[in-house]
Amino acid sequence: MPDKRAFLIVMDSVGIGGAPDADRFFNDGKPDTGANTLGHIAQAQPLRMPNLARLGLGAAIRLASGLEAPGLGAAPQGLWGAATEMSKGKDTPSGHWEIAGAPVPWEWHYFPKTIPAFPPEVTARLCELAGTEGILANCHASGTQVIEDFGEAHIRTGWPICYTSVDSVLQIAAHEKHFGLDRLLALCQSIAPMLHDMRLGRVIARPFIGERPGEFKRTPNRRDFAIAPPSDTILDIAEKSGRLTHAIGKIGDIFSHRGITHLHKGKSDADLSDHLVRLGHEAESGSLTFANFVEFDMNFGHRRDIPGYAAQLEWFDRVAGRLIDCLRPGDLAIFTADHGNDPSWSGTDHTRERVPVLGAGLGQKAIGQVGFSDIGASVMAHLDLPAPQHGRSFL
Ligand SMILES: O=P(O)(O)O[C@H]1O[C@H](CO)[C@@H](O)[C@H]1O
Ligand SMILES: [Mn+2]
Ligand SMILES: [Mn+2]
Repeated sequence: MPDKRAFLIVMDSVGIGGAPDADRFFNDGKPDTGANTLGHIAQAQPLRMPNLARLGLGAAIRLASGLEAPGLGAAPQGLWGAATEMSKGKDTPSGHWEIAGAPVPWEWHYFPKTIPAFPPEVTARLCELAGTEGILANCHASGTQVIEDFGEAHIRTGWPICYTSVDSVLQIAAHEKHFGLDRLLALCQSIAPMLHDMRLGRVIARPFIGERPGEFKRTPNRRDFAIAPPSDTILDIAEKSGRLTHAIGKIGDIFSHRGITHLHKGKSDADLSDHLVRLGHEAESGSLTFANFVEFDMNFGHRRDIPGYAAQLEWFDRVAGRLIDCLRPGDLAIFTADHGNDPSWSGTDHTRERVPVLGAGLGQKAIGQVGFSDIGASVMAHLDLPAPQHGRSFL
């Protein structure tokens, strides 16, 4: 068993612009050409991110998109580059799977931006499983707005609030007490196979609390029921080779709980950061730790909140510093992202972007432009494990 360990950390939605196919992805009918999550936040307010800047964050942004990011321009001392996605989707599963060596070979199913958004057979099955006469919303919506608009009707009728977005998702919002959390999770789990058969990426449970508009609030008990990855990922390969794998946060849900020895969950990214730093101290030789930090995306990107996103980035940079401090000789930590979610952009959806690839532990190295799958291939090479079907190591 090699001594070295690997940590792969996905900063959900922290894109750096420059995707060559951004013109084929849209927000509110406008192409994503020019979207740049980190670049535009840094231009709105200079960011203090000394740890990731030292690895090469500013240089990675410049490489990906040509944009100068105030405050992030330190001379790179780590491994640095930018990665481009090939999967035809700008959502979480596509991004994570491709990073893990399994790009998406199929076209995702999307629901149209019509009312109703869902076909009658899906609505009928939802009603049958929920035991209700109907569903609420049945449209494209932002999750915080949809509970404001339909929360009262939901409490009155007991009908689940069902909505979608430009992503391949069906989301169900329901009240934790009036509808019941377990009942919501069971509903999502039961409807998921029908939707996965249609190549829909995820069914997402969105529990909330509160008694009236202005008070409704989503809780941390969100659960994603995702379609299984199309081929073996780095988690599958590591586990089949007898290695221990640690999944932090949403990684379990995203990979359909495949290839995961230990799952570490929390109510917030602050909880997840404690898991990450603890594993920095404790993770076993030869193990793989794979983490997702979702709050950038969920709380600030979709909400188009630039100051909130900036504060989250600065907080996360301190977490990165704490992890880097506990790396042992030979360890590798890679910080990357799964897609963009530019808070300065139109709409409320993800943006098609390149992502940063920043590595700590192996000294200074410019890797240039790589593919998402090259990240997984490199992690496997570092751990002396077989390469996934896709990707080439940049180590
Ligand atoms: O507006 P909320 O409910 O946060 O939804 C967002 O969350 C989904 C999953 O990331 C995306 O598809 C987007 O629609
Ligand atoms: Mn994501
Ligand atoms: Mn999202």
